[in-house]
Amino acid sequence: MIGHAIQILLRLADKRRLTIILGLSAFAAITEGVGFVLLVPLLGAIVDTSAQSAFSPVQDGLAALGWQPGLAEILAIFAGLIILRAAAEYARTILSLKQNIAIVDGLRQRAFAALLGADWRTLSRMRQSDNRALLISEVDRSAVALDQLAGLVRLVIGILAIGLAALTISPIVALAGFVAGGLVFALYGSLRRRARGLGQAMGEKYRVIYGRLEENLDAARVVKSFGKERFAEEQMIEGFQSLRRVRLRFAIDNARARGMLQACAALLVAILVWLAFEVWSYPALLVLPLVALFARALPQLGALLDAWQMWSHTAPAVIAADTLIREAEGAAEITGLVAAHPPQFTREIAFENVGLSHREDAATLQSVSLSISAGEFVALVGPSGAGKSTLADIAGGLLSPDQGEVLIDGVALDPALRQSWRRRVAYVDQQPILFHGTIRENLTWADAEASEAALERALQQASAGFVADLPGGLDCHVGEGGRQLSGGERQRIVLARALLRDPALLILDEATSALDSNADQSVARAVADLRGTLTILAIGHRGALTDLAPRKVTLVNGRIASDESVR
Ligand SMILES: Nc1ncnc2c1ncn2[C@@H]1O[C@H](COP(=O)(O)OP(=O)(O)OP(=O)(O)O)[C@@H](O)[C@H]1O
Repeated sequence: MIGHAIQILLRLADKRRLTIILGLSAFAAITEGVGFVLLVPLLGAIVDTSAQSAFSPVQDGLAALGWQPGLAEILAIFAGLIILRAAAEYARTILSLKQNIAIVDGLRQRAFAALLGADWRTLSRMRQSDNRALLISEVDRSAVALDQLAGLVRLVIGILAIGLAALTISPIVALAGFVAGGLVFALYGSLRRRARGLGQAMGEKYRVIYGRLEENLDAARVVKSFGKERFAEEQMIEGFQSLRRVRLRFAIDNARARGMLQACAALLVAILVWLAFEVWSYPALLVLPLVALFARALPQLGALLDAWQMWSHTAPAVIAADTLIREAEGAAEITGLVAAHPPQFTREIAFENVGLSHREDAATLQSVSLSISAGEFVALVGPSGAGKSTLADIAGGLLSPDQGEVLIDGVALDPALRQSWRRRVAYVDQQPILFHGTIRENLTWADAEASEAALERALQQASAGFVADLPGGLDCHVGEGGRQLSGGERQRIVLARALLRDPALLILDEATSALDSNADQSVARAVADLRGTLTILAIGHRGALTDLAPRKVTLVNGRIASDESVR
């Protein structure tokens, strides 16, 4: 799983930038290692213990080169190394940050695009609060995972450079240090596995919390009117508590690991110093740089274990985000060329033996054959669950039938045509969805180029004259989701927005069922007045809208039960 997460991140990374980052990390680590190695000649230059230098390959190497640096030379090299290291660290930090931002933004954008690009059947089955949790918290956790992975690589390079420096000073002590470090790392295996499991659990907890948060906030009116505030609160508390338990368990594991490492480290340094002085009779000239190296390496090892644990904990988020993207991209509807021009629809839209099943065990629509002429106003009625909305989704090009076909002016609505056909269809459903902003912004969302006259005309066609009396008129803010307007007002603005697209087919799916009879009548009259200018398919059980339609098609159990012209 960890390898899979690394593959995903590598796929998203800019390879050139990544190579430069790794090069800079290696350069910074090497300069640090060289600095430590230089401690030996530095101490030699300070205390002049050349007689003891035979122990160290550093002194041997310098002697072989015939270079005996003085104190000033060594200090100048030290200062130069520190400056170079600082410059490399600076460049690496900036580049890493840019890389991280690009990967995380890319992940979020790709997930968002993949979701919106997925076919309607897949998208409508997904739980959108899960998708939101993934897009927000899991992608944020992926950013943490990426930071940890970058830190891991940097720390490994740093520790290797320190190890190399130790090898140069004293191979035997360095090897002993490597073996001890490897043992500590192996001891952490079970903690890392646990961290991974907790990371997965955390993603699931976040999804539950997001789901409950959204459901309860969206349904705030129902929650309050049912007096279920306390129940909702308890649900949330329970969700947060279970998330807290996971986080706490991870923090406890982390603290335990850190404590264990400190104890192991103290023991290790004590044993190595004792061995160096007492068993191998090393001079202080070598032991002091080695102690300095260990003092530097141990916190690095601690940070490495921390980063590894944190990476194991957050890597599942990378996989979860990638899985969502793959699932959505796998259901992408752009499989071939999208037709540049939508069908004209000057004669008729015909359904020929159309069948569709949402579930394997039951057919939603069966052998539906129906023809609607351009300019007709048809009501599609029938009991709940009869398949009316499904048929409307097929007519609007959102769903493709499992059997049969849809023809527009005799041309089959294939995948290439379906998407361009959608540009000629406008939907208005039971939930009038308005965006946070002004009425003008909501209308021009449908057509950014719409002139003032076009906006006025659409409002008038939708019987939305009330807009002129609102403070600011078209520039009146509608509030979140249009809450500052009544249901009927919202619905008329949504209708105006739909008309602004100049659709060939207007689908009204229970568009007035949430309105009182006055608002219902007013919207229905506005729609009836549109007769002849476009084709209207109005779905409903009852109400003025379906009553005004001159033709009524009744759907029962996914089949057409009757098709009658009323007048
Ligand atoms: N995305 C979906 N996944 C699974 N089943 C679905 C989906 N959409 C609809 N269905 C099922 O298909 C059947 C027909 O649903 P549809 O919404 O088309 O009926 P309807 O006639 O519009 O109902 P209503 O009048 O209650 O809105 C129902 O049994 C419904 O549960």
